[in-house]
Amino acid sequence: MILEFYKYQGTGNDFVMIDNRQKIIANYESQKISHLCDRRFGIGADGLILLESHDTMDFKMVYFNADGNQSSMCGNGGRCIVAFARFLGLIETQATFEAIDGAHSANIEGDKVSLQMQDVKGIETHKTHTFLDTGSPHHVELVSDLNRLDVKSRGASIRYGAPYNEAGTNVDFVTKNAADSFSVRTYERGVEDETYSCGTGVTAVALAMNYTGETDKNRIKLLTPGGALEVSFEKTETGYQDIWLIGAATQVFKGAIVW
Ligand SMILES: N[C@H](CCC[C@H](N)C(=O)O)C(=O)O
Repeated sequence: MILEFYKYQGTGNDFVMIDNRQKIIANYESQKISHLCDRRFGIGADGLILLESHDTMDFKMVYFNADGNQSSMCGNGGRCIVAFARFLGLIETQATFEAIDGAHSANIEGDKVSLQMQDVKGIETHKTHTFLDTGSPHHVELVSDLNRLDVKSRGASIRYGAPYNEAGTNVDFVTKNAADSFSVRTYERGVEDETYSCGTGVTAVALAMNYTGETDKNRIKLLTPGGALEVSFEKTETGYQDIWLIGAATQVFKGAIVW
């Protein structure tokens, strides 16, 4: 069967995007999905996203990491699927959709998408790092030599090491530029490599920097190898709410491939 797909990227985090409202992809075969994400034998992407119908919301998002397995929430993928939904004429400037971590609201103007993330509680502070879940788990660590860091090897040893082990975590390395600006490089679980940016990752960094007192701002710019993102939030007694991930999401090309 020939499968029509679109390629999207959100600050360099790239995805194969498929309109699956007719259930063309009926069962989610992880080996075939990881093949589509392979950068040599397939289309190449950090993940694959299916847009499916939903009874009460504009659509449903089903996300797979490049390893072909369904995973936790993808923030950049959430921004890209909103741009895709507008391209398909499903929405105009506002959207509500269901993802693996629940319902999300979003706004889109031009190529800029603002995605509301789930509230965050249960932030763990440790001597060397902060651990929190922003829809996906993140180990956030301040470093001094961000540009020279071997993110793949340092990230993998944290991701596979105790206490995360096989289930793992994403790993975000951070340096502070100013009270409202941090640079971030991320090792992504399920891609098992550095990605150019990670939406739940920069969200985790913004909240962790506020929670540990590195900043008292509640609107923060995050600079990643794939471009700049913004995160805004409101601190509560027990964590954070009204969390928004803001940045560009772009359609790169359309294609067709044997499925
Ligand atoms: N790799 C993540 C999911 C995708 C997160 C990332 N692409 C984002 O933009 O949030 C995980 O398995 O926890």
